[in-house]
Amino acid sequence: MELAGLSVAEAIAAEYKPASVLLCIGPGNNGGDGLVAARHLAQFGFSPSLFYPRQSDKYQCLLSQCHAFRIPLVQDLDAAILKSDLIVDAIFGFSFKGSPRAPFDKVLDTLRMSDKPIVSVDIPSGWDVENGDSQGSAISPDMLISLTAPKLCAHSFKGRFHYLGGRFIPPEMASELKTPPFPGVANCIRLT
Ligand SMILES: NC(=O)C1=CN([C@@H]2O[C@H](COP(=O)(O)OP(=O)(O)OC[C@H]3O[C@@H](n4cnc5c(N)ncnc54)[C@H](O)[C@@H]3O)[C@@H](O)[C@H]2O)[C@@H](O)CC1
Repeated sequence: MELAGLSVAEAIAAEYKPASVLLCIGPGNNGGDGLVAARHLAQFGFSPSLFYPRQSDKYQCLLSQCHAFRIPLVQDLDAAILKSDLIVDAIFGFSFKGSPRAPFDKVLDTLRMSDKPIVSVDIPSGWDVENGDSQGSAISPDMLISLTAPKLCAHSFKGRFHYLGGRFIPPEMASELKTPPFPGVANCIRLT
């Protein structure tokens, strides 16, 4: 999770100027990646804030680290979006199934209506992991950061930047997944 979150922050810093960034955090490991990314973004000169409506005991340590970096938790999503230049969608990853349940149904509607660029971690939240946004009714991110390897839904991604992050799999697995080599000491690589 640490390396996944670091690669998310590195990819964002490669394409966007340091700015106010609102990280929307979900209940699982995708949210955990977002909490780690928030801390690294703060280190990289961004001003992160967290919207984290369903907090998990499992990630209290990551949340404490965010507190130590003075990263604020916000409650009012609409107001927070207005103050932000960029939104990170770390709500759902590959374990999302069905239609979004409350409170994330309204959260995703709000993100979809926003005109701020969205960066999705691993899977754009609300998309089917294989079929993507088949109804055309979900968010449309500007950047997708696939972790470990792009999932099938990445074929439907139409945003500007597609990155691969998560430089932690052994060489044999990387060769099976046909992932490109990471340059130098980078934790992410731009795919398109
Ligand atoms: N190899 C791996 O397993 C790695 C996983 N990583 C991250 O872990 C993510 C997967 O994490 P998880 O398996 O914890 O799952 P997710 O973070 O995708 O989501 C699981 C949570 O979403 C909830 N949920 C699912 N469908 C829902 C719905 N329709 N409405 C509302 N809530 C719903 C579940 O109850 C659960 O709390 C990946 O996408 C990636 O971001 C990375 O850290 C890298 C390595």
